[in-house]
Amino acid sequence: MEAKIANGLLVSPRIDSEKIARRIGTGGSVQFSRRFREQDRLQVLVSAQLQPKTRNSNRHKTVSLEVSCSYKNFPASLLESGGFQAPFDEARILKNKSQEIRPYLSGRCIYLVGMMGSGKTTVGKVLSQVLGYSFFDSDTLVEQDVEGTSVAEIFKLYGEGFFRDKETEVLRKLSLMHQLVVSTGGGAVVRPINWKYMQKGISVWLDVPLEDLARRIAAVGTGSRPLLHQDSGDAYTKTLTRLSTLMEERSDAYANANARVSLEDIAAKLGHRDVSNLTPTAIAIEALEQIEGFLKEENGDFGL
Ligand SMILES: Nc1ncnc2c1ncn2[C@@H]1O[C@H](COP(=O)(O)OP(=O)(O)OP(=O)(O)O)[C@@H](O)[C@H]1O
Ligand SMILES: O=C(O)C1=C[C@@H](O)[C@@H](O)[C@H](O)C1
Repeated sequence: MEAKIANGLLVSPRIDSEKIARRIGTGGSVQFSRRFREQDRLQVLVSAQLQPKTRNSNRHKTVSLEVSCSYKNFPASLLESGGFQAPFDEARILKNKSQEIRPYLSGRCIYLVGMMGSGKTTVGKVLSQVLGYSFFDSDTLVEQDVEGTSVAEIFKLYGEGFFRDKETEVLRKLSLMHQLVVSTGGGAVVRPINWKYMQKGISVWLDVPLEDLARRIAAVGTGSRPLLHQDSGDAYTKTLTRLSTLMEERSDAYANANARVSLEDIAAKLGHRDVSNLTPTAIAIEALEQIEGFLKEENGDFGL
């Protein structure tokens, strides 16, 4: 039997129905619990209802099982939030962490870098909110600068070089400001001049497995992403191939960032089997932890 728990964690409690039968005879119910990973207080409760034997079921007794799961005393029903709502504990951890490190940021901007679809906008908004910073998306600022023309149209009408110049100009202007979280364009890392501007703040690389990026991007379509767009063929496979090529060209550039947030590392820490159920809040917490690590390295341990 496999029970699906909020956040995609899977447990497989093994149940010895014979033992249940011996204890409760031919009817009634029994409850028992297993504790997984004690420190996380993940609890699985299994209630078993034995059906009395019928003429047709003389070899097997029927056991109907109800499984309920809780995590840190929150029932699974609450945790299965749908969308991106953070479980209460995550929100509290995020708030505490942001309050801890905010004074040490000294108002410096946070630049999120990473491949298309890596969640820079989604996570950036969470970070800006909790830090009380303003949020900007550099692609949106370029679009506004070209009279509301979309990035895809800018590529088509004026070419990539024109877009890159605009992007650099946007980053230059942002570098004069404070208390911003900036979601940068996926290719902003390739121009060294852009790093000169981003180094005024703290840069954070959202490192997401390419398969997950391809899945996310294929789900919404490639229309708004000119470097990935294709008119035909399997969207997932084509996107993955293209992302792999771009990643080969860019991985060293992304690694220039002051801090790296690896979704695979977060999933491993939280005991998730893959990264697809990590909430933006969990990712934002890791971003703040990595920023904290960078600040400590930069200034020596500041007593946290
Ligand atoms: N943690 C997450 N888990 C699953 N899907 C996510 C997660 N974060 C973002 N997404 C989804 O991935 C897609 C891309 O997210 P988002 O726009 O935040 O990325 P981005 O890095 O800003 O992309 P781009 O640079 O292409 O604008 C969106 O559809 C978003 O809902
Ligand atoms: O990875 C890239 O090169 C790009 C990413 C997007 O954010 C946009 O900046 C544009 O589509 C180019």
